Amino acid sequence: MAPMKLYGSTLSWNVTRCVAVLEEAGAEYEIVPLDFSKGEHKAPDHLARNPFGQVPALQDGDLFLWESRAICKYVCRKNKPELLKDGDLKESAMVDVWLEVESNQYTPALNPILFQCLIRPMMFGAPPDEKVVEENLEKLKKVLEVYEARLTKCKYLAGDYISVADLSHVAGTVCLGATPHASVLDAYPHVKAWWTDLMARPSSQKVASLMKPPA
Ligand SMILES: N[C@@H](CCC(=O)N[C@@H](CSO)C(=O)NCC(=O)O)C(=O)O
Repeated sequence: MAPMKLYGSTLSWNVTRCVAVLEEAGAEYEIVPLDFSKGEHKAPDHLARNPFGQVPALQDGDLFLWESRAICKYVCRKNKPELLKDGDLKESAMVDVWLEVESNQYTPALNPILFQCLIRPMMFGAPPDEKVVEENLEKLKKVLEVYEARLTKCKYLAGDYISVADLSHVAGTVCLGATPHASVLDAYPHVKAWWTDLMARPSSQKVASLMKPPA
């Protein structure tokens, strides 16, 4: 079977969210970059992969998927189902809860910080809007308080086992580390320990190596 193709730039943490899982699952894949400046993500051939004209998209044979978390779950089901805990009703439900928490609580607070601190300076040569950064740091801290309470009870978010829910945090949190606000985690010791554990994994190291801004 030909390797899966992940379409998108590794500067995108939605794309590298999938890389963390592809690597952890030991999947055969290749990354196919798209040039946004040429509008390749809006070209007909990419719209056929992702009708919203966004990245990532994944091609596996004649199957085309989009939405990073759906891609992550597909890769887990295909290559490493234990990352979903589908065999256990309660455990798989907790994996689903914390994947949704990442998507609907953690990342919505983190994204504006990353946009202001990384994208605006790099893509637009503009300084961060510190008001937006501060507002979202406060939102992120509220989310991290819940994470700290959870990770005081168990080693990983869904339980005492790593899952796609943990891995879905890697790309964005790697990017947080590249902003002046990486220390926000320091006030949450169990979150910090969880993140240190995640970052020690070869899959996370691969994400970090791919996301290093061009010298
Ligand atoms: N919910 C989706 C978000 C994809 C997305 O916003 N992709 C961005 C690049 S990454 O920030 C994108 O493709 N932007 C171009 C556009 O929206 O036109 C997912 O998780 O895959």
